[in-house]
Amino acid sequence: MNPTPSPAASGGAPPLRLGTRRSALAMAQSGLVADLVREVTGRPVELVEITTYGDTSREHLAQIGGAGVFVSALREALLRGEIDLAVHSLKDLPTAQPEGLTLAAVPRREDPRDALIARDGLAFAQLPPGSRIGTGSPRRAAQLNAWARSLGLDIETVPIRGNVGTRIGYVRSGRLDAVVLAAAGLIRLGRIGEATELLDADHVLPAPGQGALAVECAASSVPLAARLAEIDDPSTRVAVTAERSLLAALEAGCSAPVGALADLLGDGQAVTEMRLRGVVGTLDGTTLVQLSTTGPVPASPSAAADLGRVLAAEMLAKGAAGLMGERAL
Ligand SMILES: NCc1[nH]cc(CCC(=O)O)c1CC(=O)O
Repeated sequence: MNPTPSPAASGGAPPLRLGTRRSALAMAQSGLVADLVREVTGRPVELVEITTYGDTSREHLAQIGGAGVFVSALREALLRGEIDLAVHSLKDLPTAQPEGLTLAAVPRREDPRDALIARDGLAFAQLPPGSRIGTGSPRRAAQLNAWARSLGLDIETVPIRGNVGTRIGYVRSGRLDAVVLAAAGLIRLGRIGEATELLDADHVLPAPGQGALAVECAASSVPLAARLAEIDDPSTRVAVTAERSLLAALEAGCSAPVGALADLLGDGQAVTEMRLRGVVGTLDGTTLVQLSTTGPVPASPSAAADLGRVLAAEMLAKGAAGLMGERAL
C-alpha cells in the first residue's frame, strides 16, 4: 500500500522484522499489519517466515491441545530477539499473557462472524437431510447441531482441519456438503464471495477474539510498543478483552466449545452500550448454556474484563463447567 521509505527518509533505521507463519492467511494478515506499522513508524518492515508446530502436525488440533500451537514458535522467536514483532489471530492466542511479551496492539476488527460455504449456493436451513458439515471446532459443532435441532434439520458435523483452501476443497470435491470458516479469514484472502451464508451470531457465536489480530512485541521493546499502540483500536480492544476474559474465567482453551461476542450498540449517532453474549455447549448441541448482558460501554479494558468475569460466573452457576469436559469428537 505505502511505498517503503528510503533509508534516508527513515533516518537509516534498520527494517523492523515481522514474524509470520507461511500460510496464505497468515501472510495476508501480516501484510495488513506491516502496512499499518510502516505508516506509524516510518520504518521499513520485512516479513520473516516462521514454521510452527500447528503448520506441520497432521493431527486434529483439539487432540494436540489446541491452545497456542500456532503461536509458540513466533513467541520464542520474539523472546530470542530474532524478530521485533509478531502477528497472531487473536482467537488463537492463549488468554494468559506470558512474561516478557506485550500485546502491543489489537487493530480494528474484521467481521467476527462465521461463514458457511455450502454446495449449490445453499444456506444452512436449506441443507438436505443427511448433509455433512465439516468443522474442526467443537464450538461450531455444538452450535450448528443445536441450531439444526431447532430447525428440525438432519445434519452431521464432521471434524476436519487444514488451511482455508484445503477446507473449501472438501466442498468443491463433493466430499462434504458444507464447511464453516471464519468470515474474517475469507475476507482477508479475497474469498468471501464463496460464502453461501454469513452465520448470524444469534445462532452461532464466534470464538472469543475472532476477526481480530494481535500484534505482540518483547516487553523490553518499550519505544516500539509505544509506536505500535497507535494502531490499536480501543473499541476492538474493549470488546475482545471482555470476550477473552469470559473465556479465561470459564477456564476453557481455544479448543473448548465456547463462543463469545461483544457488540457495541448504537442509536444511529453514537455508540451507547455494549452487549456481551457467551455460549458453552455439548458437541451434539443437546445442551447449551447461553447468556447475555448489556450495559454501558466499559471505560477501560480492565472494566471490560470485569464484565467478562461476571458473565462467566453466571454461566458457571447455570452448569457451564459440566459441559466443557468434552474435547474433540
Ligand atoms: N483456527 C484457525 C484460524 N485462526 C484464525 C482464523 C481466521 C481469522 C480470524 O478468526 O481472525 C482461522 C481460520 C478459521 O477459523 O476459519
